[in-house]
Amino acid sequence: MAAANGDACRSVGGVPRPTNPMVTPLLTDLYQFTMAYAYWKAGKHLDRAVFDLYFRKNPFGGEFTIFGGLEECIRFIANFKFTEEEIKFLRSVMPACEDDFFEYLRSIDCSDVEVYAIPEGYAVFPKVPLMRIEGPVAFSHTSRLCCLPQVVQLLETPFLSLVNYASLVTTNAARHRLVAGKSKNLLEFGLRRAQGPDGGISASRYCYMGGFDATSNVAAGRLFGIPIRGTHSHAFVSSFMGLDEITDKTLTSSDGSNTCEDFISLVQNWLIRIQDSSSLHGTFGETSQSELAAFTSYALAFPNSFLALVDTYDVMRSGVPNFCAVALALNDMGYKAVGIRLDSGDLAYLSVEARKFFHAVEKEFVVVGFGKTSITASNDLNEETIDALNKQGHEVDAFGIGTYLVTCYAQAALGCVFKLVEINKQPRIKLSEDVMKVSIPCKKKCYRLYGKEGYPLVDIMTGEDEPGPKIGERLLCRHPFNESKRAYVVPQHVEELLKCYWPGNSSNSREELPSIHEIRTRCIHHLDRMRPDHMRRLNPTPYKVSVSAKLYDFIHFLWLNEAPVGELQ
Ligand SMILES: Nc1ncnc2c1ncn2[C@@H]1O[C@H](COP(=O)(O)OP(=O)(O)OP(=O)(O)O)[C@@H](O)[C@H]1O
Ligand SMILES: O=P(O)(O)OC[C@H]1O[C@H](OP(=O)(O)OP(=O)(O)O)[C@H](O)[C@@H]1O
Ligand SMILES: O=C(O)c1cccnc1
Ligand SMILES: [Mg+2]
Repeated sequence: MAAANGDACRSVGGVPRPTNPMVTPLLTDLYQFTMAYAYWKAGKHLDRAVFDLYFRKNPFGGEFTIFGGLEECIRFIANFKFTEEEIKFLRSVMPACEDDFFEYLRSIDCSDVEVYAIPEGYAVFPKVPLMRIEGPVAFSHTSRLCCLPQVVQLLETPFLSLVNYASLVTTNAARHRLVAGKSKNLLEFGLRRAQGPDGGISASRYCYMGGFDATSNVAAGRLFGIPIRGTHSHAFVSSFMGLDEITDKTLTSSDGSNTCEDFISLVQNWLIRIQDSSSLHGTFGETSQSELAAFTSYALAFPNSFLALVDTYDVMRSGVPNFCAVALALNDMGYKAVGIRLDSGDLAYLSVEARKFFHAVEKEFVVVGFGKTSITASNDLNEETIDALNKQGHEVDAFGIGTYLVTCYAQAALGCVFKLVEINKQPRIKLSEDVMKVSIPCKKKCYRLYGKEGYPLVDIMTGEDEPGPKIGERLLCRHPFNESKRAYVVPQHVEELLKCYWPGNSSNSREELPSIHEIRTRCIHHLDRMRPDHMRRLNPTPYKVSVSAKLYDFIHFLWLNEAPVGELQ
């Protein structure tokens, strides 16, 4: 992704700095540094630590998640280096720590770290690592200054912070896309309601990734190259008192061939014609002249993209007829009005009534295409309201969505975690009373297996050294924790999910970071490719996540090994 501030933010290796300058090695929890110090004091020169970043439950009561935030993680590690000011500050925070520890911190970067990840924009599922982060090989050069596994530990909080909201809001956007349908225009209007400026910028970026068409957020448009769109507000409409406030009434036709000296009169004439027309007669009386003035002046300013907010006074008795008068006057001058925005009331009913009005105007005045004038709806929209509108029948072409989308009102957070799965080549497991919270040990490989109909059937995790699944070869897929749940799968296509995004010192080649537009296309493609019952809103079928028979046996062997045996008295 090319950030608009371009070369200034490029670092060594060509990976730009994190988009948000607040994302530095200090953007973490204090305990990461205290643990780092304790590791360092203990002189734990361990070979290698492997962490998995994954979530346990899909958000919004759904059965899928879209992975977002990877590029920012890669930008973070590519530029991971403490500045002198940061070291100085850490010294003041941890005055009891030895000087050599800060020397060590000063020396570290992520050149020895390896990151494997599922590509951004993919549909992802619980327990399957979105990222596998492998710590540096130890026993390097000088004893205490060598790279220690705590470098990887230091990535926990920033990675989770970069992935959790990104994936949550991308998923939310994707869910809004699914319920709205492919043909609708989806506009993200959330900046004013988002969790602060950085929440707003991230929301605009990841909503676009999740399938929105545009944002009203100008800064996000500049930073990420997202299309920017907008209408106008009620304040603009109510700021006008009457038509006499408009001083420059001239409008030149779209082809430049003639100039209308009094566009206001043209609009007024059209309003009278609409009022008198046989099909529309009696549907409205006097319209608001201040609203008419607002619409007319907006049209004079933007004759090529005139869109009017029609609910300031009364949608059907004022807003829509006023809009049509201005749109027809524009039509005389060779311009095509874009449409209206509804921001209150019964959006299904009003959109249907407005559409009828547009069709009547098309028929009455023979203006081809007028019936198709675009209708945008906004006002506290979310998945449920859009679903309700669909069920009732509506004529909305575009949805402007803010609060519920960007704040992820239906679910506050995605619970991604960062868990140690192997250290010093020793697989580690985290046990819990709650089976959901038991981690899957070992450095793993992950595959998506596709069935005959082209749908993904199951994700399977295997040990790193196991041979991968093969096309046409029957394979036992086991639920990681439930003994009775297992199935044979004969994959028609096998996709290895974890790809190398940061090779560290290994000889693997690094995956390119695709543009935001490519990720968006990938996301839409993924939503299309999933079996519909996994994606439906009501009682979706869980997608199967499994482990190989060998990994299953190993998990349970380790579990028994690690869990203390109780004693009954
Ligand atoms: N046909 C419909 N079916 C279901 N929900 C709808 C329908 N039309 C509108 N809504 C939703 O109903 C809610 C209406 O909210 P509310 O009554 O607070 O707004 P309003 O009075 O129409 O407008 P304002 O924002 O000016 O107060 C919004 O969340 C809106 O998205
Ligand atoms: O409703 P949302 O999904 O958050 O979409 C954004 C809202 O922001 C604007 O309203 P405004 O800030 O003028 O406030 P109001 O409509 O709530 O009064 C706009 O008219 C939408 O109603
Ligand atoms: O352009 C709009 O219509 C808009 C932008 C932000 C919030 N509400 C509406
Ligand atoms: Mg509103």
